[in-house]
Formats: sequence, structure tokens, C-alpha cells
Amino acid sequence: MSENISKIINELHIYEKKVLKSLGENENYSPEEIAKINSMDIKSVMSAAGSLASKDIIEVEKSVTESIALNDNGKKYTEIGLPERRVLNVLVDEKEIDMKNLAKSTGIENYEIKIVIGWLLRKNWAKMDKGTITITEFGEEFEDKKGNDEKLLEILLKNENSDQNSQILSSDLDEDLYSGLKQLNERKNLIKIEKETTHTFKLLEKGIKILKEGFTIQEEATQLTSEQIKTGEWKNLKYRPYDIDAEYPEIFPGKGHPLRRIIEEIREIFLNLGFSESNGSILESAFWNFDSLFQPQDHAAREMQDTFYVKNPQDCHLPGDDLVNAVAEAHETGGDTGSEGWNYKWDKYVAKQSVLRTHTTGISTRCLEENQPPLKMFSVGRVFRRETSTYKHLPEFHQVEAIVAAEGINYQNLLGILKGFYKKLKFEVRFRPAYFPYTYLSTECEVYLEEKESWIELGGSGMFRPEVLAPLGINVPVLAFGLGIERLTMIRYDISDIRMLYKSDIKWLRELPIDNGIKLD
Ligand SMILES: N[C@@H](Cc1ccccc1)C(=O)O
Repeated sequence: MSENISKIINELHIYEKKVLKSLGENENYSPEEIAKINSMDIKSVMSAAGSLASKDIIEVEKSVTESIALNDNGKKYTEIGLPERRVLNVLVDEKEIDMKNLAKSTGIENYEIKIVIGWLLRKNWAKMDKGTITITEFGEEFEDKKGNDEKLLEILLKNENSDQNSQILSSDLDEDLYSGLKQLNERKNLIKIEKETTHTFKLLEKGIKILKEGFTIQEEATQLTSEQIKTGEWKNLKYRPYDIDAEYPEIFPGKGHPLRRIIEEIREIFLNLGFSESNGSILESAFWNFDSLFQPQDHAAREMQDTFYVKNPQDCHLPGDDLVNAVAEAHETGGDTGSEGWNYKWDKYVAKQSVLRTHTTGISTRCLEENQPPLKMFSVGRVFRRETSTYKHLPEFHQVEAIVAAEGINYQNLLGILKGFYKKLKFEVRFRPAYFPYTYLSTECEVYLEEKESWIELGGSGMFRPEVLAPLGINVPVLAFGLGIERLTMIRYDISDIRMLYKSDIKWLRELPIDNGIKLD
């Protein structure tokens, strides 16, 4: 047994020992007193006591006391009498009062009328019939007798006015006064009740045994001083062990939205490859969005159900006549590109229409018009399509667009750049032949979605056609691509629904890892 006790003692925390020792000196010490004696804070005392209690060394008893006092309003009513008492006083003489005259004949305030009638009836001091209040026999008895509530009010007032203003506790009240308290409690704003929780500690058998066995309290060092190190005193100190199982608060450091983060990563990749960054505007003319890309004016993608047309401004300015005419010619006859064009009458009013850009490829043609090759340009931007939202579709998403325009650039370079780009992002993609009106050859990049057991498209690419380049005055090959960004984010963060990226799901955002374990090479 004793061995058992010394094992328990060995495992006691210094705070537990201090609390126990104080209780050994005086079992009636309150937690506050124990805290003071040992220069501990009350929290540490309570947690040490809790720990002692969990080991059946002491018992912690909790009791709640309610102290009752009058508030200002209560004081006033105790002095002038509760409103129903003031009415009863009149009723004792008058026997009955017309409701209409109630305030006037009894001196109560108008706002008190409802309260008065309620309590007169509840206390059975009066009856009400057709607008007349009549005193009851029971009420007559109360002419010289106080109700329990009134008795309590008087006691409270007396206590307040006396010199040794002691506390009146609900537990001190006899049955009558306690029922008075209950009544008063129902009327808001007469008394205030302050609840106080007190804890008392009691030594249990095990605690007594431990005290009998005795123990020493050696202060634990929490901080070393240079003095202690110099003198070698540190060797004799007792150190508080680290509790590596201690609970810790979860921390959610601030971080960028995953979409934002991937965009930054993509920008960094292209900037590192020596691409310059360009920007366009969300509101674009059909001319740049479609026509400059040799997209015929009856092309399905230009239909209202695919593209958001803008009402205000309904039209955009077209660029200079030379370019507009050259584009018109490319569409109508192919110009001198060796192509036949689309063989229809090109309409400049259709080209003027304002649209929300459906891709960022219009930035590339603008850029080719404004700059001389050689050129390496990229841009990141939002694009809009009239699509129904699904797990992989959004009507609004981001693309990264890029072109390389230089002598000798070819389709192999295009595939090489795409492969390199996705590799940097740690994606494995496959290429498929594709069709775009503005490129030849054309390729689509796809990635496999494990969960949906299907390939999803990440973006399109190709070599710009001569019908696109000639009107822009470009006579070197140009590789181009436009890749969706949301889908990359979706796969990287293992989200099965792309819409998640646009929800304010704080829990999900909070718990996302900061770098997702993926770093740039
Ligand atoms: N603009 C195409 C992608 C693309 C860009 C450049 C060349 C070829 C294709 C899209 O939005 O899907």
C-alpha cells in the first residue's frame, strides 16, 4: 500500500502538492486562500484540485449561492408600497372602483394599471366584473397583513438601510419568504439576484494517507538564469517536464485562396521563362474576340446561347480601316494567304458588338498587332461563357493564354512548352488533335480525373493560321494556347466539384494546407 502511495506522490505535480499541503494544514481553506498562501493563481489551484479529485485524493464540492438585494426600483416600491397594495388600501374603504377611475382614485400611474389588475387577481385580493373592481373577502384580510413578497421586500430594505449591510442569501429564507422571492422574481426590475459559485475541497482517505506519508515540494525551474549556469546551480534544479501531449489550439494561418495561389504560380512559371505579361479587358469587341481569330460570323460559338452579349455599351470601336478591311478580306476570300476564306459577306456591325470575352485569345491577336516579333507573351484573365454550372463547368473562369511568335517556331515547340508547363505544375497531361478556326495544327490538353473515371479538357492550343496572321502583318509562325485554370486547381486540391472554388466555405479554405506539398522546381 505504502509503495502504492509513494508512487502516487512521485507522480504529483508541484501544484497538486501545494494544494494538498495547504489542505493538510487546514482543510477549510478556500481555493482563494490556497491560491494566496502558495502565490498561485486561482486557475492553477482549480486545475490542480480537479486533477487531485480525478485521482480520488480530494473531493471538490461546488455550491451556488444566490444573494438577493433590492434594486432602485425595488427600493422605491418598498417605500411607497407595491401598486396593488396601494389600490387595496383604497378598496378597503371604497369596496369597489370603476376601472375607468382606477388611476385617478388610487394615485397609481397609467402604465401600472395592467400590472395592478394582474396582481390583484392573482393574489385574489379583488375581482373584476364588467369594468368594476371589487375587493374580495380574502383581500379584506390583507388590510393589516403583508404578503410574503412584501415581507421579503421589507427585510431587504431594512438590511440595506442597516449599518452592517450583510448579504441575504436565498438559502437563508424560510418557506414563506422563499415563495415571496419566487413572486418577486416574476416581476422584473424589483430585485437583483447575484449568483456566486464557491468550491470547497475535502480530503479523501487517499489524500490523508498521502499527507501522513509526507512529501517535499521542490520548486521547479521554468527559466534558467545565466547566474545558475555560471555557478553550476542548474545541475541541482528540478525541471518541469515538457508535456508533449498537452492540448494546443488549432491555428489557421492566413493564406491566399487556392485559385489565387495557382495563378501566382503560373505567372511565375511564364515570367521565369522570359514571357512578358499582357492584359486585356473583360468587355471585348466581337472583332477581337472572334473576327480577328478568323472565326466566321455564323460560327456556333458566337450564338447568344454561348456568348454573353453586352447591352451597354452595345457596340465597341473597331480598329483602323486597314486592319478591319484585311480581316474582312480574310473572312470573305482568304486574301492573299492562299486560302479561300469562309466565302460570305463579312459584316462590320456584327464585329462591333460588345461581348464578355469568351477566351483570352483576343489578347494575343491584339498583342500581335501592336508588337513586332520575336515575341513571347502571356496573360491571365477571366472569361465568360453561357454554360450551365456543373462539377466541371463554370460560366466564368480563368485562362492563361500565351503566344510565341518568332522565325522558326513550330508545332513541336508548342508541345514542348505545354509539356514543360504542366510538368512544372506536376500534372500529367495527354494531347489530342483538336479543331479551332484559328489554328492549324490544333491540339487539346486533357488530364485524367480518377474520381469521375474520365478525361477532362484543360485547354486548347495550336499554330495560328495564316488567315489570322496576315491581316495582323505577322509573317513568322506563332504558337498559341489558352488553358483553363480552375480545373487545374480542382485537381490539385482534390476537389470533385469545381464550384467549390467560388463558395465561401470557410472550413474548407481554413483547412487547406498552405503549400499543398507542391513546390516549384
Ligand atoms: N481559345 C481556346 C484555346 C486556344 C487558344 C489558342 C489557340 C488554340 C486554342 C479556348 O478557349 O478553348
